Amino acid sequence: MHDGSGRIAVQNLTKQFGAVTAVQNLSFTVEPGSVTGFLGPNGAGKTTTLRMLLGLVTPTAGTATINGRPHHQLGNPARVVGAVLENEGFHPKRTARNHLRVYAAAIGVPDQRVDEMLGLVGLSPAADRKAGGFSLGMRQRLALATALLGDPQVLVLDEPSNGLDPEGIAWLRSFLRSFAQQGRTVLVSSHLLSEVEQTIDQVVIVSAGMTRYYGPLDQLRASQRSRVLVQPADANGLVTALQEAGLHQVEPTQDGRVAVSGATVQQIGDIAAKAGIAVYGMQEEKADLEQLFFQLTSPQYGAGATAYPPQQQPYQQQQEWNAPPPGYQQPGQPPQQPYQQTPPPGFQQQPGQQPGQQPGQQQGWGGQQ
Ligand SMILES: Nc1ncnc2c1ncn2[C@@H]1O[C@H](COP(=O)(O)OP(=O)(O)OP(=O)(O)O)[C@@H](O)[C@H]1O
Repeated sequence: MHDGSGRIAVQNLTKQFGAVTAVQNLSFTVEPGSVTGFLGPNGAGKTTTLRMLLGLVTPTAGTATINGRPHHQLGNPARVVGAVLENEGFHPKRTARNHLRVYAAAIGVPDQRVDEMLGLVGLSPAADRKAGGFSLGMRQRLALATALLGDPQVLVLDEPSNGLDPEGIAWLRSFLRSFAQQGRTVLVSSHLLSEVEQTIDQVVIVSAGMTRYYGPLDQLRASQRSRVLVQPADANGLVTALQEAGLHQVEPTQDGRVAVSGATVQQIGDIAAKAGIAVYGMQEEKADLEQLFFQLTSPQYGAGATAYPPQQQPYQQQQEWNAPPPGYQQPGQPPQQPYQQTPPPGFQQQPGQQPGQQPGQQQGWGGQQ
């Protein structure tokens, strides 16, 4: 039997498709009570990993377990883990309600739960429409309703925001958070950090099938270092004055400015004034999380790659002042900072929440697409 912990554990997981190594020695843990983002660029190996976790693809090496067991040993898996995968297939001639009824019967869940789940995901008005005519967003909702039928402890979602309208995305966000606050486990994949940033508290970043970082999102945020760009009358003089004042992360830039890390605008201004060096301007810069994400995943593309969105700074320009965060994993090395083994804050069941009650049942997705 499984251990009932709600923990997902991926250990040294590898999947080889012929000459293609989709996943390479991947290791991470997802604890209950949290929403964990599984992030990486296209082709990073996210879907393959999730499919191995769900018993749909056989690993070449390593293990992927839920509650300490591989998927095929979970007994009634729909009661343990619900999943929404990409390109979910529905019988096109079957109505949403009938689709759910067939599935409910297969897993031994009463029909009443079908209508509850349709209401939960905002599909009640479309319950008797055929799934073949559904929009992408409606299919995502139907897939989520299917995943939730068995009242699972663990939810695994592959790019669930695809096709959802802004209202649907906001609803999904609050649903996942309240689901996790009940002490359940959520693993959600995305290729866009910005898409899940407000939802997740833990993050696993992969590229080229390998873990680049895993740990709390707050820790990743805290690792972002800001720098101040100073425009002085005498750049060499300012560098010397700053170094004499004990600042060591000081570098002249090619355009005659001085880049300073580890000091405030006020400290730099005071040191310049004391040294009698005129300062014509100062600009504080902070790398955003998205840039850090590109930096962490850039090994998949190599130097000079075109995979960055045009508005992003290339990795090389960021690298000089944006050191890898504490959980950064060098390719081929084990993670520096393993995922915390203790449940994070918010693990407790919400006050007034009945065991087994679905979070946010009164809520809906609002307008239909
Ligand atoms: N059945 C398969 N046969 C051969 N190669 C595969 C198969 N499934 C995946 N791959 C390859 O494995 C690599 C990882 O693919 P995967 O779909 O897991 O990435 P992903 O991170 O989910 O990407 P995306 O964000 O685009 O969905 C890719 O190079 C892909 O072409």
